[in-house]
Amino acid sequence: MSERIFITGIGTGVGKTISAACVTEALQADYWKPVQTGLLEGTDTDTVGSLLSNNVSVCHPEAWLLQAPASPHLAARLENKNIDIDRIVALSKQYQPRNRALVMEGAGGLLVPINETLSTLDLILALNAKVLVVAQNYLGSINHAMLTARVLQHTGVPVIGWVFNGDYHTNEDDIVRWSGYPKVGRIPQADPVNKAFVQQQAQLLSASLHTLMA
Ligand SMILES: Nc1ncnc2c1ncn2[C@@H]1O[C@H](COP(=O)(O)OP(=O)(O)OP(=O)(O)O)[C@@H](O)[C@H]1O
Ligand SMILES: C[C@H](N)[C@H](N)CCCCCC(=O)O
Ligand SMILES: [Mg+2]
Repeated sequence: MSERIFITGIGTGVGKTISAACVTEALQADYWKPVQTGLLEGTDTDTVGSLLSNNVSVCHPEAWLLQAPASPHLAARLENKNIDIDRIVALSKQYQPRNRALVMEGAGGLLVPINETLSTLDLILALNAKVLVVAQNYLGSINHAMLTARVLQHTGVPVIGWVFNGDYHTNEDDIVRWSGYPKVGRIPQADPVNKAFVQQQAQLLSASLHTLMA
């Protein structure tokens, strides 16, 4: 399946990268982080690449690598650069495998500005991608998840479902019920996060991913 999947989250630091690694491994997809901000602690692309075991997936190079650990629009402004959505869309077509999925990861959450006028949501629409939303489990995640869900519903973006991150929390059930989006699965707290963990989670996610993307 040459699906285009965009992984967003209910915020930053919620587990998009670890989820992207598990989904990429489950689908033997390619991975791409079009815009990486903050380089001091390494990149999401390097993290995903270090967590994959299959010999099919390709991690494509970022279109923008920006120094500041900030929103893409701000990190680009600080370097006098402009992030061009048309270039991202063109590259996505170049990177899209013919018979496998392309998993793309955003920076932060759904309404993070990509440049001075367009948001991550505008990028998702331009990419014509289906969305997976990562929701970390914490007190307060219902509100953050529902804000994201309402915007996605309002704009009609096709949503595959939720990937919950962390040990089980009843918020998962409320978020599924109130949003109407299905649960793809949950990635438990890992110690450590390594290839074996990602392989195990990929196997657990695989069936529901294939069912919900059919
Ligand atoms: N289930 C988990 N088990 C253990 N560590 C986790 C888990 N989920 C996330 N982490 C850790 O929490 C930190 C943030 O997770 P991650 O980088 O996946 O967030 P993110 O949503 O991709 O952030 P960004 O918006 O910067 O891309 C990382 O150090 C990651 O290893
Ligand atoms: C620096 C780190 N890589 C994050 N992906 C950047 C997240 C930007 C969030 C912007 C915001 O919502 O305030
Ligand atoms: Mg990330």
